[in-house]
Amino acid sequence: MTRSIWQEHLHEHRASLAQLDGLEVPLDSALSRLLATLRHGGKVLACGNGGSSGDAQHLASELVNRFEGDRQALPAVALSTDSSVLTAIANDDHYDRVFARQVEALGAHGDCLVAFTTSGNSANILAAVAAAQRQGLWILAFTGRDGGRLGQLLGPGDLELRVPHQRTARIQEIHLLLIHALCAGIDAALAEPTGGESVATDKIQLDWQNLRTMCRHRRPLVFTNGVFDILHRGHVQVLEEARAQGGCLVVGVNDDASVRRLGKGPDRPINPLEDRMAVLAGLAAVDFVTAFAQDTPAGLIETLEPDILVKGGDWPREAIVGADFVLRRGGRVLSIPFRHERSTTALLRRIRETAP
Ligand SMILES: O=C(CO)[C@@H](O)[C@H](O)[C@H](O)[C@H](O)COP(=O)(O)O
Ligand SMILES: [Zn+2]
Repeated sequence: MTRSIWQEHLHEHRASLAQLDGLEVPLDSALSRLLATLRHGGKVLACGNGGSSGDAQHLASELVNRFEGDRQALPAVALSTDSSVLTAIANDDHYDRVFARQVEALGAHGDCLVAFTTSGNSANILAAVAAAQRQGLWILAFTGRDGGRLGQLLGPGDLELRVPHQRTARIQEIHLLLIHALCAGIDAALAEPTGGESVATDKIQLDWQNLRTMCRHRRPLVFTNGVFDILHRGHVQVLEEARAQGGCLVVGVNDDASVRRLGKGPDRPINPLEDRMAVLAGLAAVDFVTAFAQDTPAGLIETLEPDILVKGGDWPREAIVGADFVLRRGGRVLSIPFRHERSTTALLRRIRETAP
C-alpha cells in the first residue's frame, strides 16, 4: 500500500527528529553566546534566502517583540526585509552583496550574524559571513546536509547548528524548532522578575566602559546624578518621571569622599555609597546605578553619552553639569521639579530635633 503524502512527510520528519541528539551541545553554546552578546549591548543581524529569509524574520521578531514570556525588547534586524535596500544593492552592485552590504552598514564588533542556509552554499550568505568576520561579528550558522562551503568558512569563535538531512524542507522544519528552543532559553534567562528574586545587584555597574556598552542600544538613554543619601518621595517621583522620558535610566551616585567635599555636614553621607546604590537599584524606574569619585559627573556623562540629562528640583538648566555636552550632541536637558517637597537635610533636622 502506498503512503499518503501526509504519512510520508510525517515519517520523514520523525526520522529527521531522531537524528538531532548531537545538537544539544552546540545549541547550549549558541544560547550562552547569544545571551552574552545581548547582555553586553550587542545586536543580532539575521539573513537567509527563500524559506530561510522567513526564519531570519521569525527570529528577529521574537527578539524585538517577545516569544512566550515578558522580558526587555532585544535588538535584532532581519536583513531580508527592506525592499529598497535589497533592490538597490542587487541592481547597482550584485545580488551576492545584498546581505554583506547591510552587515557592513549595521554590524559592529561583538554583534552576532545569524545565517540560515540549508545548502550552506548560497553566495550572498557566504559573502555576508565574510563581511561579518571582517567587522568582528561572530557567526551563528544554521545549516543542513554537510554544512556546504559555509561549514568550512566558520572560524573558531563561530558556531554551527547543522541539521544532518538532505532535504531542504526537513532542514527548515528543524531550523524553526531550533529558533524556538533558543528563544525559550533567552526568555528564561532574561525573564522579568516575578518577585522574590533580586535583579538589583546586576543593576550596579561600576565599570563605566562596560556600562556604556550595556546601554548602547537602550535609547533614548536618560542620565541623572545625585547623592541620594536618604531616599525620599521626591527622589522616587523624579526618577520615575526621568525614566518615562526614555528607554533606559542610569543614575550616577557621588562616592562618599565626593559627598564629604560637597560640605553638607561632617556626618554626611549618613549612608555609605554601597547602601545608597543598593537602595536605588531596588527601584523599578532605575535600570543602572554607577558611582563617580570626581567633584562633578562630567567625565561620566561624557563616557555614557546620554540622550537626555535630568536633574531634579530647582536646578536651572544652564547650571546642570554636562548640559553643554548633551545639547551639543543634539540631546535634551530637563529640570524636573519635585512635586513632593522633601529634602534629606530637612528630614535629618527633624529627626534630630525630635530625638530625646
Ligand atoms: O523554502 C524553500 C524550500 O522549502 C525555498 O524557498 C528555499 O529556501 C530557497 O530555494 C533558497 O534559495 C535555498 O537557499 P539555501 O537554503 O540553500 O541557502
Ligand atoms: Zn519552504
